[in-house]
Amino acid sequence: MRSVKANFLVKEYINKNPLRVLVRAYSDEEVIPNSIRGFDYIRHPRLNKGLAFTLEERQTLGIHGLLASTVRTQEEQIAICKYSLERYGSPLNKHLYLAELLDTNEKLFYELMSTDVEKYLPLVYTPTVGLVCQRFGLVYKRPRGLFITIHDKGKIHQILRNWPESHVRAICFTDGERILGLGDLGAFGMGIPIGKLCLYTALAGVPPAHCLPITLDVGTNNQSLLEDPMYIGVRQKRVTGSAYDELIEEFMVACVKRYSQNVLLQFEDFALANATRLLDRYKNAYCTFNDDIQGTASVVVAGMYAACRITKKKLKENIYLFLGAGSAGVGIASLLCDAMVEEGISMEEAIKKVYMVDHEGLLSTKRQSGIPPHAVKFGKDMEPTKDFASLVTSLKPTCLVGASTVGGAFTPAILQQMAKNTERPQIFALSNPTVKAECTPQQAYDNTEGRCIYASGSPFPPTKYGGKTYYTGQGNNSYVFPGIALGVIICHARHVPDSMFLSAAKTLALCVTEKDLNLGRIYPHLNEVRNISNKIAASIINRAYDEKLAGMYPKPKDVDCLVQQYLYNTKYINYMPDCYNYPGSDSGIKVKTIEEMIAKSTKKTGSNKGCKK
Ligand SMILES: NC(=O)C1=CN([C@@H]2O[C@H](COP(=O)(O)OP(=O)(O)OC[C@H]3O[C@@H](n4cnc5c(N)ncnc54)[C@H](OP(=O)(O)O)[C@@H]3O)[C@@H](O)[C@H]2O)C=CC1
Ligand SMILES: CC(=O)C(=O)O
Ligand SMILES: [Mg+2]
Repeated sequence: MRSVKANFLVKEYINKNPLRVLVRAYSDEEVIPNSIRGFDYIRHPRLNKGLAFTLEERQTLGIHGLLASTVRTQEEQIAICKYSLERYGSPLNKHLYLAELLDTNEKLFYELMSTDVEKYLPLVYTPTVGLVCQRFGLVYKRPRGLFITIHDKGKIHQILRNWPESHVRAICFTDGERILGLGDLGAFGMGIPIGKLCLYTALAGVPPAHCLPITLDVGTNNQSLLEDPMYIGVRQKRVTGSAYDELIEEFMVACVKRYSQNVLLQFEDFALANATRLLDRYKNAYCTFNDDIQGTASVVVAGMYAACRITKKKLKENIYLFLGAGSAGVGIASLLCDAMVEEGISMEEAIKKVYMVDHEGLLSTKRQSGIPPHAVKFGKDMEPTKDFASLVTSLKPTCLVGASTVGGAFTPAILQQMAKNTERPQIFALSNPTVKAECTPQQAYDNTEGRCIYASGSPFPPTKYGGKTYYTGQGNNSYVFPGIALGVIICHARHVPDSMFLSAAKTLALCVTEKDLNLGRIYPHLNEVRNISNKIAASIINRAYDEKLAGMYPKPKDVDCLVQQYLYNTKYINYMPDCYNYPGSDSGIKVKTIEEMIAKSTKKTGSNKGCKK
């Protein structure tokens, strides 16, 4: 317990130092407003430490008595969180537990995530986030981002001022029209920018205070949502045309006005009709990118580079057939062609190696429906066909890419044909969430005699084939967009050109080890993603300087060090200067290990049956 001398020193400190002096001493992202007092330290998720406030802190901050007397370490709290989380059965309930943790104790949430990214990522991201969006009316509790509606025209800057953080460096925004492969979810799409920005912090270390999720609510064409009493968005059909474009324009201008010209604006889950069009309009005028087009391209090309080490072929020695010629498909195909050009062939030759199929069939110059403008360059002078399986036979692709939203589209017959086309067929089943995957890893291995190289957009459990267990990787843009954003934010990049996405792809591919390849994955283990994001960020910063796009001069001598200095720290802030922290201010109950602590506690409180939600 605390000594008399310690008590005296704390009192003396408080007398000499008004609270506002005490609380100002933290890093930029952790500046605490002077208005914060007493109970606010517990109420504010950014400041709260739960039972980890020391006795001195409790007395100094005016929260003594508001907490039970025990003082816990963050490590102990993590163990309790893990234990509590395990008791929830369904992924949605686990998600709700985690969301509540984030709403009450931010550092504890991110520290928990960092202990096992592979385990917790599916709960805050795909596939669970798809379910969260579908049930967003039930899940929605407190503001975790801004809703800007079509009726807010002329007031967007004012609305941005209502967001309580003034140092926002990155905004992820959607209009909710193409949420994963689930279609138009309108304002329920808010789960996506929240989830994506959560990954900025969890996977790359961008401070949460620098991130702002936004939904542009322009209505929805999803009739069942319009009739759903739980729907929380504007109940009208989507606004399109000039009214829509004017909203986007005002939004882009307002973001820059509010948060500076270097604020990063990430387009997410826009429908095809708007995605490429808006990216083309804004990419050279703002610091912006479209994750579904460019981030996806980067991660898939990284996987293709890694696959080259297995096939012993170059990218240009493959034939690629895409099911889905939308944002993701055409984004991947375009970056892939850039990568093949780097291998020494012309763009014309590269494009010849890529065949694409959409709802209307092969992108053929002869088809009646024409080719959508964003995909014209991939049109082939061939007879039109809607028969995807016959193309797998006639074109003999060595790599199949699925970004179609059609679950199960890669049938056993198609996969068996791929096994005939080449020794090591590459199968990318990228559509999300899990039910939309074009095939499962089990189907892919079963129908290719275990010879395929497989990646999916959503995670799958390990797969057994022929006595071997495969740990397939996740071809998901989450491997790259957090690191790219980190680099862009740190060097104040003016734009985010395609070349940065190719740099990120190469950096990611280099992180794939021989062990990964042997286990059946062309991506690194997810628990490595924090380090990988740092490497990607460094590559982005270097490229920004090479291309004279960085907004911070002179170029730092040590880019890796610059990245490290920026990163969010998931460990608790020590609110007391070191000299006022005393040993022995804990509960006095000495427990050897965390597991022992939980075992003791459960023994006393009995079984936990019936506690599951
Ligand atoms: N793994 C990852 O990191 C990522 C995965 N994705 C996933 O990829 C999927 C597609 O996303 P995105 O490209 O943005 O969506 P888009 O809506 O832009 O494109 C979908 C494409 O699929 C085509 N398509 C739809 N149905 C069929 C069909 N029955 N047969 C053939 N083609 C069809 C569409 O054709 P048409 O236009 O003619 O209707 C369109 O070309 C989603 O499920 C998304 O979750 C997206 C981004 C990243
Ligand atoms: C992963 C992603 O961005 C998508 O499925 O839309
Ligand atoms: Mg997306």
